[in-house]
Amino acid sequence: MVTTPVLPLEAASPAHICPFDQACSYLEAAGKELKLDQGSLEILSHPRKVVTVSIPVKLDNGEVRVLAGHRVQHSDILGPYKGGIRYHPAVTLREVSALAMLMTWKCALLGIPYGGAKGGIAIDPQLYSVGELERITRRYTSELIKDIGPSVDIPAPDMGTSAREMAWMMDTYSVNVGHAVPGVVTGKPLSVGGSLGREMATGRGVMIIVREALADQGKSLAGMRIVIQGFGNVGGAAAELLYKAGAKIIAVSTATGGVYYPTGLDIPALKTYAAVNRKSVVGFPQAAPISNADLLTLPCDVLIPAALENQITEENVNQVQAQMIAEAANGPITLEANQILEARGVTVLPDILANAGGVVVSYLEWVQGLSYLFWNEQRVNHEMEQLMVQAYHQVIQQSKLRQVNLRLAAYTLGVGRVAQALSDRGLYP
Ligand SMILES: NC(=O)C1=CN([C@@H]2O[C@H](COP(=O)(O)OP(=O)(O)OC[C@H]3O[C@@H](n4cnc5c(N)ncnc54)[C@H](O)[C@@H]3O)[C@@H](O)[C@H]2O)C=CC1
Ligand SMILES: O=C(O)CCC(=O)C(=O)O
Repeated sequence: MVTTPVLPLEAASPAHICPFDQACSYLEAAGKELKLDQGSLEILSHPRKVVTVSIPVKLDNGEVRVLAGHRVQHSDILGPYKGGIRYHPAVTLREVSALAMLMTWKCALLGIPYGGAKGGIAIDPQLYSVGELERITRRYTSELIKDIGPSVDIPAPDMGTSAREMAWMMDTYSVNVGHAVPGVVTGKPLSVGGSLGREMATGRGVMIIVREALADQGKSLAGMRIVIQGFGNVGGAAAELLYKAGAKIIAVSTATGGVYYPTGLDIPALKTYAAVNRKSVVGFPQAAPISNADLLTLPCDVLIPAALENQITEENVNQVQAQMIAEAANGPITLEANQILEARGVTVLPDILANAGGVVVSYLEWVQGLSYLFWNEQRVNHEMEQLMVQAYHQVIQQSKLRQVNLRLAAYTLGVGRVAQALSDRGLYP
């Protein structure tokens, strides 16, 4: 049993499923399976550093607001801290801490030399002007200046942020240190050292993992009925690539609601529609409207939650009809729901595997930048695919070897590698 982390974490409300407690439960289960010693488990259950900064921002109307910005650095046992920056109203320190821990296991599972971190600000970016977002991002970066860096902690996009915010972070960091430092962030625009293939990378990784899992069941993507919650960087790219591979994307949603078309949506047309409708798919011609709740329980072959945590819970899991779920989002299925799905024989492709394509191409971007040598898209995609397919087969093998579900298999691989490094480095006090 790990102790309660010594962190300034807000108390979780009883009605709220705490993502950090869930992350610790998965770690504990992996620790038990690996027979990890108490000391290692204790160290790995605590983030190494938690930073919260005040971000004063003058809004366009003259009002001054002070926002809280977090960066949680869970572990740098395997290398520099790595993980995205989230702008979303539901961001809390507990959530960021959980996501930072997931990054540690994800990087270890994929065999890339990084630790884990995550950052976030509790804002709805849709409610701020571009100028306000730029001021917020620049001040947040300035406040974190001593905590980030190309060999210390390398942020990247997550929900609510994109290449645009990464360019602002890179510029602010560079101005503060007095010279250009492209390697301080990944997911940058190509103009400042970004990598070809990064924008589509997380969605491409999801497509690859679903394709491999279907192939193991003697199926192919062609004709599969797929439902996707979230149509942003990850959900949008996954939809596009799965559509190109011949799958039928029968329903898609964003925060404002979804659309359903049982014979398969025209994804290129839907992307164009969302681009001119404030990123919403609501009102797309011909398709029927559907709520986010109903979308999750549609009959389909593959369900891809690509938005928020805790979407499939004890409340709705028994209505979920998909036989395969690929966690494109981080933590979309609760622990209890996961157990019920496992008992029902549903294939759950866990987040730290299914959505790792993004951080893999972030790593490839960082490597290209550090070596001042840039690759074509084909090479980036090929390198990423190799790492994803290798990790998939390792997880399947581990699952068979230990007779555990795919999540526990992925966790035992990730946690096991970090614990081994911890032991080899001799970090015990
Ligand atoms: N961007 C990346 O490279 C990576 C992202 N992820 C994870 O993927 C998930 C999505 O991230 P992105 O696509 O980058 O974010 P995004 O901000 O580009 O898109 C998020 C999408 O989810 C929708 N959404 C928000 N709240 C919703 C709700 N309550 N119900 C339904 N849809 C809702 C939004 O409308 C939008 O379509 C997150 O869990 C993130 O941590 C994981 C790995 C890498
Ligand atoms: O690309 C990265 O460095 C991190 C992506 C991320 O935040 C994630 O995988 O959840």
